[in-house]
Amino acid sequence: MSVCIARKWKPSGFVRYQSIISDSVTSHVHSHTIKTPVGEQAKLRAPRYTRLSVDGPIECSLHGFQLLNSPLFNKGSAFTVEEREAFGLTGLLPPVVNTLDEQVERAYDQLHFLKTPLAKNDFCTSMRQQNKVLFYELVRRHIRELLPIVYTPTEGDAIAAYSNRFRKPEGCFLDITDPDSVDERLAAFGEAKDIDYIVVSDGEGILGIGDQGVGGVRITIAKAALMTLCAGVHPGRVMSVVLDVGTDNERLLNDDLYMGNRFKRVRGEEYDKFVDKFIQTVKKRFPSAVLHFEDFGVTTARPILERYRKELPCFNDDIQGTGAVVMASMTAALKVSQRNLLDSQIIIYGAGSAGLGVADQIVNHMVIHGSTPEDARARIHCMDKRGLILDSMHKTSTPAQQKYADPADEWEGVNTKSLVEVVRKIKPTVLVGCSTQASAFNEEVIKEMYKHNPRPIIFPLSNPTRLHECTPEDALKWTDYNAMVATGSPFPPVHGYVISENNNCFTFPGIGLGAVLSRATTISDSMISAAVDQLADGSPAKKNAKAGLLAPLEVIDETSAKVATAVILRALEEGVARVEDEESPDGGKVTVPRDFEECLAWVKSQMWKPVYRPMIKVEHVDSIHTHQC
Ligand SMILES: NC(=O)C1=CN([C@@H]2O[C@H](COP(=O)(O)OP(=O)(O)OC[C@H]3O[C@@H](n4cnc5c(N)ncnc54)[C@H](O)[C@@H]3O)[C@@H](O)[C@H]2O)C=CC1
Ligand SMILES: CC(=O)C(=O)O
Ligand SMILES: [Mg+2]
Repeated sequence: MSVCIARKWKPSGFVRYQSIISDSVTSHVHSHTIKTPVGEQAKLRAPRYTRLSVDGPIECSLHGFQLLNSPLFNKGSAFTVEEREAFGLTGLLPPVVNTLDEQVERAYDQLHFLKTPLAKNDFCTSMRQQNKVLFYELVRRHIRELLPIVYTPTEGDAIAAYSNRFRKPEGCFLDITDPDSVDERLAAFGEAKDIDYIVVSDGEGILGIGDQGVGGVRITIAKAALMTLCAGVHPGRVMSVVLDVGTDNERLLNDDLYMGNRFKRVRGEEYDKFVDKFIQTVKKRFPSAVLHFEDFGVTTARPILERYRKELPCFNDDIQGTGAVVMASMTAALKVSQRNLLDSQIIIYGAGSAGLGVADQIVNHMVIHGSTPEDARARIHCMDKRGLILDSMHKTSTPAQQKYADPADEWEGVNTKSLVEVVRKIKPTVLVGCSTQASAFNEEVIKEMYKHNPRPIIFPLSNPTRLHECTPEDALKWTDYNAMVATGSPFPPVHGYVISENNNCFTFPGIGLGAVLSRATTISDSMISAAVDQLADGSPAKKNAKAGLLAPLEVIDETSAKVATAVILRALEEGVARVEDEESPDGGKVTVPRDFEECLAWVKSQMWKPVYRPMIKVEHVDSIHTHQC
């Protein structure tokens, strides 16, 4: 690839390249066009469909310190000699020009001097704020070690300490006391063409550690970062938003340094109106963006999803993302144990957002495989802090819980508050924990389950690690190593058994990327089911029962690309994809390949990669991102 710099620039020698969907997508982040030598025209013009990212040079109008302080464009010591001259950097950098490899090696060495996970999290955060390419390449190369640092469990600790450790703001802060400013606040992040994906949280149900108020902004930043890391969505085209509606967390309310609204959570009509204001503004300002709901509270997560899922392409990660990953690993485990999904008996321990999302996904899947919804629901038994959900509890259960209520008259004389008693009666084949109750799956419970099932499927999903319902080691030990276990946070292998991380990071990036690339009008249940089948199909357990139920983290970008492909193909089949309807500026139409492998290649060609691209100096670029960085 030739490097083009300002001094050699000849306007007549360059062509304009535009995408068909948004005139900003081809230009990476910052301008309408990429100018490239005529000889490279063919390369940049093909393929002619929506692209989130392309190869080739990047235009940039930033100079000197401004450029070094812009994380999307900064290369630090990797700026070439020509770029240093063109961008006024010569005196601002030591003379040696490093490669990205050298920078990654240096950063990784520095990371090793840091003693605690939180200190490493700070280091990574700071790197993301300085140099996105270096951050994503560092984490990509060391993903098994660094994902727990930049995501759960360490990110949970960073969120809990948000106001005390605050250094630099990131994300968009929307304030319930000032609803009229929602558009103005979102406007700082660009216009219609600039944003593909938005993660939003109100901070009430963060990563198993509950209400974290305004600190919840960090989960939206972490999930948005995973969209780039795992699914190649351009880091300049994702957005993180927190809805600051107050907090019920007394520790925060009493902390002088707390940075959010210092009042109890606003609920009811005023809250609903504020959420609606946000959604309607997003629809107008970023009409092609996909919206990802994260870590809302148990009483709001589902109603918000149900209210808006027909209005715009959106999904709730805790409900649907978790449901999908659990269904995929359950499918893989059922294959290993040669059991039929429709014969399963399932206990969901913790019937909140995640637990009921898992239950709904299992029902969807059972129905697709020939069950009636009633039969499917009768195979799922949900417990919450009141014990087993019974139909006699209809006044105190949510409608979503009531769908799974067991008949009270069948449970007379049984202590339905006791998990072991419930296990004794149900004889479950699958036990899922989303309760935040550490050690709830104790020896008595697991051994009771094992008595009735030679290959029990046990998924302790609660985060962070200290809240897991059991450790994989115990579950395996108590079942003579016959249990099939996958967990919510990372665990090392146990006696050669790989423990897959049953985390929604295996599904939401692919679902999100698929929805973005297909320009879906909605994210249907069937698109989520397509994601489940694809993820299950990639399970290493199909060949080796010890190898883990999900594909390894090291290939999560490949996994997400395949999940996205399945989602896109299903969206096209269902007629909810807009990608083929839109015209390019030159009047052409996009045709997405219907063959899986060809579609996969199309998806991969659009995924952003952490590599340095040559930079071209221009006088002016027409984009908000230049200022945002
Ligand atoms: N592995 C993954 O991908 C995911 C894991 N999670 C984890 O799942 C857990 C729950 O998350 P959400 O569903 O969002 O929270 P939530 O607050 O919506 O639900 C928690 C549920 O646990 C129940 N519960 C509390 N104490 C209980 C007890 N003693 N016995 C039985 N049930 C009890 C509550 O009644 C509630 O129904 C968290 O630890 C979260 O980090 C959540 C989403 C994804
Ligand atoms: C993983 C995740 O989304 C959660 O624990 O809330
Ligand atoms: Mg979550």
